[in-house]
Parts: sequence; C-alpha cells; structure tokens
Amino acid sequence: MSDTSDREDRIYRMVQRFYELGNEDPVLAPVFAAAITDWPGHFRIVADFWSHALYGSGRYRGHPFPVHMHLDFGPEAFDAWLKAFTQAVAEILTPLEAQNALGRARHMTESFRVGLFPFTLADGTPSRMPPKT
Ligand code: HEM
Repeated sequence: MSDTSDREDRIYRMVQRFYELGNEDPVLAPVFAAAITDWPGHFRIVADFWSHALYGSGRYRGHPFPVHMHLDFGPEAFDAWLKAFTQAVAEILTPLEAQNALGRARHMTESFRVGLFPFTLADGTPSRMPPKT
C-alpha cells in the first residue's frame, strides 16, 4: 500500500472507531442516531474532513459549523465528543497525527461552544438562549 492510501485507511478507521465509542456514550448516541442515517456516507465525509485537516488533501470542502446548528444537543456533549475522539485518535492514528487532530478538535469544539451557546445562565451554564429577565 502507498503511504497515501495507508494514511487514508487509518483516518477512515479512526472515524469508524470514534463513532463506535460515541455510540456507546449516553449523551452522544441519541444525537448521532437522530441525524445520521447513511453511516458509511457519513464516515466518508468525516474521514475526508480529517484527511483535509491533517494533510490538506482537498478532499473536504464543506462547512461543519452550519451542519451542527440544527442538532439537538447540550453543552455537555462537547466533553463526551472530545473523550471519544481522544481515545479513537490515540488508538489508531500515529502519535503526530493524533496530536494534530486533537489540537484541531479542541479548537473546533471551543468555536462550536461559543458559536452555538453564546449566552451564560446565572448558574454559569452555557446556553443557546439569553437568560430570562
Ligand atoms: C458536541 C459535539 C458534536 C456533536 C454532538 C456532533 C454531531 C454531529 C452529527 C450528528 C453530524 C451529522 C449531521 C448531519 O449530517 O445532519 C455531524 C457532522 C459533522 N461533524 Fe460533528 N459533532 C460534534 C462536534 C464536532 C467537532 C468538534 C468536529 C470537528 C472537529 C465535528 C466534525 C463534523 C464534520 C466534519 C461533520 C460533517 C459535516 C458535513 O456534512 O459537511 N463535529 N456532527
């Protein structure tokens, strides 16, 4: 196998593993189940995203943020997402890929958190809506 197909194969397997772990998580599983019907198609899109994020492969040209706007999840989903992702990259990617992917993922979870939950309630919880006055 060439280096490129090795690495594409590794990225795809990492994405499969991520969703295997995510589907065992009580917070993430229902969010995934409600939105994802074509699993292989979804794995392909997300693997293309990571291929582009890690290697600038040009395989992904979409915009992840708007895709997440209509999803029904709370701010606690970010920790669960990062936990599953951290494990999946550690198990399957090379150490350098894992480190780069995690850096990118932390940055994106932070942007999603700020973009999707721009308000803070009186108890400090991030919220999609402003506090009721
Ligand atoms: C709370 C955390 C997250 C949850 C619950 C979540 C859930 C989902 C779901 C359900 C979809 C499929 C949406 C659909 O096809 O209608 C999706 C798509 C996607 N997610 Fe996430 N996600 C989260 C965070 C992230 C982060 C941090 C990244 C990147 C670092 C990411 C990258 C992607 C990508 C690339 C897609 C495909 C976008 C496209 O179709 O072009 N997600 N996510």
